[in-house]
Amino acid sequence: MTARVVTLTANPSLDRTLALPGPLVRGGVARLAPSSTEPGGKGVNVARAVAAAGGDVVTVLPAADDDPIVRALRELDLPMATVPIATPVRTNYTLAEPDGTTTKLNEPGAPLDDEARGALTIAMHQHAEGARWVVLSGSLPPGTPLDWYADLVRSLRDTGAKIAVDTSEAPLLALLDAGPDAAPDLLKPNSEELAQLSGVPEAHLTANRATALAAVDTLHARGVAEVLLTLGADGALLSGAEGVWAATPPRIAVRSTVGAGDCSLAGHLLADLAGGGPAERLRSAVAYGAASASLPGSAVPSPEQVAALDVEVATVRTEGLPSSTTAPPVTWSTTVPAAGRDVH
Ligand SMILES: O=P(O)(O)OC[C@@]1(O)O[C@H](CO)[C@@H](O)[C@@H]1O
Repeated sequence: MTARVVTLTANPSLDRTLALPGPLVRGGVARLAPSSTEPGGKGVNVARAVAAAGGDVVTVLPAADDDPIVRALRELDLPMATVPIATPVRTNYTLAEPDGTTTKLNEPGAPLDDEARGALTIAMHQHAEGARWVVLSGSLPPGTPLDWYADLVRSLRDTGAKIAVDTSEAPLLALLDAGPDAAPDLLKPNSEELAQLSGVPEAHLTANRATALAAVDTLHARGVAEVLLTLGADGALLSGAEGVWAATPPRIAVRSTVGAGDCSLAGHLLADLAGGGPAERLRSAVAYGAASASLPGSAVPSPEQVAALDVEVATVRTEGLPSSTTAPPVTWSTTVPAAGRDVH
């Protein structure tokens, strides 16, 4: 087995960041500073962060050879495997306000037909053979069956690679409903996604750690081995067979939270590739996420920018996972939620 990471971005994007001169005024006219465009989509961002740290990575995506995203990825020298499609890759917009508030406007994306989906599945199998990690990230494009991620998790098991998933809404619910044989080794929800999965309001999850951990335990009960719950300005939790750890992020000036969750996932994988235990994986995840949030647009941090940040990690518990019958009930909190969360 090599230390390779293979990412799939079924719905890639060109991320266009529009830097607003002040707070967004609905119905007004904003005079923008010059805008920037970067190749994006969650799996592409994970791959860019792994590559920036010198990791062995391949990113798999649907895009025509002359699509601007392919040209941009070539310029970055990012190893990639593309499946040609007729429709151009979507453009997603970020409205970036000077105080770091980001508003995302995501297009639906280029439809993926059965043939393209089949070709992506084959490409994933080819590259995942012998790899350490496979990452399935982001939304599914129009025309994709919602249970495709579940199918991929089941079939990619044969490659021997560990499987991480970061998605939201219907594809996330379909994955967790597909049964324990489709459960990934690592799931990276944020508080909004954990709320979608657990039915517990997001404000309760961010306000009370016991509530968040009870909701995380319901994911373990459905077969997910390790959960990296990112909570934006409130840090992150890592929960798995060895126990639960909580991290407090460093103080940073937030410039853009776009891609911070992807960089957190990359930080976890990089620490795992280096042989790090759970506390170190969480520390690296939070440092990568914070470093990314301190950069504009969906820029990924260098290892030096990450190393400059201090992250506190505390052990919450060291016993193993609860079984489906012993998962604790969700407890409700009336505490006011803490501000800040990571945005996709
Ligand atoms: O529409 P999706 O697939 O859910 O998310 C896509 C996206 O918002 O995610 C990345 C940030 O995490 C961006 O590069 C990209 O624009």
